Amino acid sequence: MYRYVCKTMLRRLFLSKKVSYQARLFSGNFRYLEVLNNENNVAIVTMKRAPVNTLNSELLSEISSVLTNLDETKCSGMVLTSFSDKVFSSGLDFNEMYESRPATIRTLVSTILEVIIKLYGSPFPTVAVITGHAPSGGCVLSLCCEYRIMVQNFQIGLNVVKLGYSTPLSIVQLMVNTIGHRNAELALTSGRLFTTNEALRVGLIDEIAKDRASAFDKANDFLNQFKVIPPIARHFTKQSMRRALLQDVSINGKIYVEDFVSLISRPKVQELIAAYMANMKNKKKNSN
Ligand SMILES: CC/C=C\CC/C=C/CC(=O)SCCNC(=O)CCNC(=O)[C@H](O)C(C)(C)COP(=O)(O)OP(=O)(O)OC[C@H]1O[C@@H](n2cnc3c(N)ncnc32)[C@H](O)[C@@H]1OP(=O)(O)O
Repeated sequence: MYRYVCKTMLRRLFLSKKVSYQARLFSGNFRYLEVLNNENNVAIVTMKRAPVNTLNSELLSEISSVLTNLDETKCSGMVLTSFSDKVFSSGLDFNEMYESRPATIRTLVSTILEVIIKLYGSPFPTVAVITGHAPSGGCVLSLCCEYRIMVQNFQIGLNVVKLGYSTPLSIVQLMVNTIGHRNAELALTSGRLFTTNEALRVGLIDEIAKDRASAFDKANDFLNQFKVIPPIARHFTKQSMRRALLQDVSINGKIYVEDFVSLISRPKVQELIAAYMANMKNKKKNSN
């Protein structure tokens, strides 16, 4: 029954006339992810950690496993998206950063770094279909993809500075590679969240879609262009473009993780995280 509902929903939601569709459930069993392949061997990876796809270690390690599997099975493309029509991902889970043991924070941060390396360096083409807000870690996931399509009227960006910690170097570099040095500096030092329109203007996203279905049409168009490109040539070109960041993270990753763990553990940062979480709860209470 569950399979049937998934297939039917996907057929309705994702598929346009341009892609004939034959869903098959991915071999892995995941708690927070749904992975479906279409007949073009494109994997549609949907994050489904309700309510807002907060990135905890478990969701991140599921994404990491899927990426390994897609690499091994030579998929021809991947679309990363959210089950929600309001939030793509709300970023790293505060519950694993607030009053947590260093080991817990370390696991969280090293798992996101592992995902960054695999997603940013993946041999297959990747698209983020951003169906809602994408702050912080949510923005990072989309930045690791090659192409970003975002639905109207949401916000995206890296607001970590507002939480009292600096943006890790590898993440700064991701942003610089996408929107250029000047725009990245302005955005990161102010923790700016961009509306969908602003994000397009600055180059943080590549296209705007009016809804999920049209975002998927655009994703298919992006992926289809690679049908005539030899995959190996495409892969090596992508690697050349991305080598510097990937090398940096594989050499200095452990240092970045430890720096981030010690930043997060600072009493001042812990206070700010507590205040931020309380503020989210208050906003919710006042809006009800
Ligand atoms: C070396 C490399 C390392 C790291 C690189 C990347 C670093 C990333 C740092 C981060 O990602 S820190 C997380 C930053 N995230 C945010 O600032 C976003 C916070 N959330 C929001 O602004 C909103 O939730 C939203 C705009 C995404 C969605 O708003 P709305 O639809 O109104 O939902 P609620 O705010 O009511 O949230 C529902 C529920 O979820 C809880 N929640 C939301 N975000 C988080 C989170 N990041 N961690 C834990 N919990 C979160 C929120 O408190 C609500 O909980 P209830 O119990 O009240 O239902």
